Amino acid sequence: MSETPVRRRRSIATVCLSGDLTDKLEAAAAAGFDGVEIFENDLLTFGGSPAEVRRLAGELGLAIDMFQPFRDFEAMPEPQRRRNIDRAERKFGVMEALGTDLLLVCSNVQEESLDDPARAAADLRELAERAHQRGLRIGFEALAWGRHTRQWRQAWDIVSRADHPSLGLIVDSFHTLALRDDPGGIADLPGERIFYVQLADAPLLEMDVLQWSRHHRNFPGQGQLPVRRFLQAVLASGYAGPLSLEVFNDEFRAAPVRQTARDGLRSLIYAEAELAPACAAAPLPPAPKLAGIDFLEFAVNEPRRRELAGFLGRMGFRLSGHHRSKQVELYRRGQVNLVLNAEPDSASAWHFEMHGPSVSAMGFRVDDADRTLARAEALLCSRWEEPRGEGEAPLPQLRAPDGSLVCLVEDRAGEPPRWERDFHLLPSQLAAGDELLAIDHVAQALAPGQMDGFMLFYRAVFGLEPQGLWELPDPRGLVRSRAMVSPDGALRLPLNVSEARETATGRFISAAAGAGVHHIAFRTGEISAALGSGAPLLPIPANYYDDLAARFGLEEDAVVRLRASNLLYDADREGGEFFHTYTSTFADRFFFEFVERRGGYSQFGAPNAAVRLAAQARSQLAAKAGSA
Ligand SMILES: O=C(O)c1ccc(O)c(O)c1
Ligand SMILES: [Mg+2]
Repeated sequence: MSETPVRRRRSIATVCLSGDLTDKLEAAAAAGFDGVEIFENDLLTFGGSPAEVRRLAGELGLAIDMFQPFRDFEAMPEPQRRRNIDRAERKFGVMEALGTDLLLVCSNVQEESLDDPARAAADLRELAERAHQRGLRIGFEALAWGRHTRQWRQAWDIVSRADHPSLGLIVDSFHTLALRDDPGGIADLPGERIFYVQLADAPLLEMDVLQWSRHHRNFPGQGQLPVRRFLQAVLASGYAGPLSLEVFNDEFRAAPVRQTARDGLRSLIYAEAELAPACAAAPLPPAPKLAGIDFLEFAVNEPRRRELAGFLGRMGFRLSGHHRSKQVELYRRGQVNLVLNAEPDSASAWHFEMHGPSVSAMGFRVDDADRTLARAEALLCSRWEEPRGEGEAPLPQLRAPDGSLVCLVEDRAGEPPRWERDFHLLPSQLAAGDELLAIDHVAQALAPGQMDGFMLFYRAVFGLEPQGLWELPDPRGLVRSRAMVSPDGALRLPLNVSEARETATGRFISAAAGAGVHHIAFRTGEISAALGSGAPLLPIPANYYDDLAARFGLEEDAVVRLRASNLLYDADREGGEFFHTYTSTFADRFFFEFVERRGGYSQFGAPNAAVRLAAQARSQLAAKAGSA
C-alpha cells in the first residue's frame, strides 16, 4: 500500500491519573493526548455536571472517547434484567451530556448471572438497539475475572451472535495477556467490529488476577507482558480507532499527574514506533548505539569544589584541564573523565542550588548525537542548550526525568571527543599500568513511585534493557534495584528505590532533595594495584570473609588477600568473577566503587549489597555520634 499512514489517535483512561477530574484532563491535554476515557468514579466524585466536563474537555482539545465501565449487565435473571436496562438508559443520558457515543460494558462478575451466551447476546442486542436509537454505541469487554466471559474470544462470540451494528468488541491487553491467552486470533477479526482498544502492561506476578489488575498494571514497556504481540494482532485486524491506556496502579494514583501523563504518552509513542510503519505516521529515529559513559559532571560551589577535588585526588585522579571560558575543571584517571562545574548561572549551578554537590550531567557516548536528540524529542524529552563561548563546540543535551542532563557525546573512533577542545588540557601525569578502564556503572537513587518512569525513559530513548529486580536488605529497610543495561553491556545504570526513609536510598532522597546519582563505579584492571593506598574505603567486617570462604570454597590465602585489600567478591555460574570495594561517602551524598570483572561477569555483586548497606549505616551512625 502506498498511502501515507495517518497518525493514530491516542487516549488515556482517567483512572490512570491522580487528582480530581480537572487535574486529570489538564494533564492529559498538556501531555498531548487526543482523547480520554471517562472512568465513572471520576465523574461521580467530580463537583461539576457532565456538561461542564464536556466543556472543559472541549476547551482543552480533548475528545471524550468513551464512558466506562457499565458493570454486571448481561445474562441476569429477571427482575435484575429489566432493572439493568433502566440503569443503562440513565447512563445514556449522562453520555449525551458528556458528548460521548461509546459505553464500555465489562463482562458480568455476579454469581447469579447465567452461563448462557445466547442470553448474553440477546441482552446486549437489546442494549445496542436502545443505544442506536439515541445515536450511541456499546462495546463489550471480557474481564479476566468475569463470571462466565473471561476471554476476548468468548466476548467476540457473544458480540457476533448479537449481530447489531451498534455493538462491538473492546479488547484490553491486560485481560488477554494476564490469562496467558493468545492474542494472535484478534488479527482475524474484522477491524471495524473492534470498537476500542485498551493497552496496559504489568510486571509478572504470581497473584490473583483481579488484584494484579487493580493495583499493578503499568504502561506498555514498563512491565513484562507481550503487549507488542497484542498490539500487532490488533493492528493486523485493520482496527483504525484510538489506542488508549488503561492502568490501575497504586503508585500512579499517588504520583505527580503531569509526569504520569507524559510517561503514558511516551509509552504509546514508543509502543507504536516498535511496530512502525504499521502504526506510527512518522517512525522514530533509531535508538543510539551506546559506547559507555564519556564523563560525569558534578555540580559544586567553591568550597565543595576544593573538597571534591581532594577526594578525587585520593582516588588517583589528577587535574587535567581548565575550561576555556567557564569555571569548570576536568579531572582524569585513565579513561575516566570527571568534570567539576562551578560556573555561576549555569544548569549545573541551578542543580547545585536544588541538590547540593551532586552529579548534574552524564555524558553518554553515542554513534549519532543529532539523531539521538531527535528521537528523544519525539519521545517528549526536552533538549537543553547551555550558553557557549566563542568557537566552543555545541554539546547536544537532553533532560532526564529528574531534571539532570544527559549529554550526547559523539563517539568518533580514535579521536578525542569534541568537548575536549573547549579545555586547556594540562600535560598528562600518567601513573603507569594501573589506570581506570571505564566508568563501569552509575547507580541512581529514586523516590518511591519513580522506577517505572525512569525505566521507560532509558528503555525508550536509549534502548537500554531492564534486568531482573533485586531486593537488597538495608538494616533500615528494603532497597529494590533494577539495572538498565545497553544490549552489549557498554552502559549500565542500576536504579534503586526504597519506601523506607532511613535506608541508604531513602536518606539520599531526603538529603539530596530527590532522585540522583548515588554511586559511581570505576572499572579497573588488577583491582589491588588500581586501588593503591589513598582511597578512603568503606571498612568490611571480618564475618563477611569467613562466610565468603564457605560460600565459594575459596582458598585460605585468596580470602586473606581479599580481606587485606578490603575487597568484596562474587562469582557467577559460568565462572565469571567480580572483585569490588566502595569508598566512604562524599558529603553524605554519593560514593564511588572500584570493580574488576573477570571472565565475563556481568552483574553488580548484589549478594554483597547488604554488607555495603550495613557498613554505610554504621558509618552514618558513627558520623552522627561524632558530630553530636
Ligand atoms: O477492574 C475493573 O473493574 C475494570 C473496569 C473496566 C475495565 O476496562 C477494566 O479493564 C477493568
Ligand atoms: Mg479495560
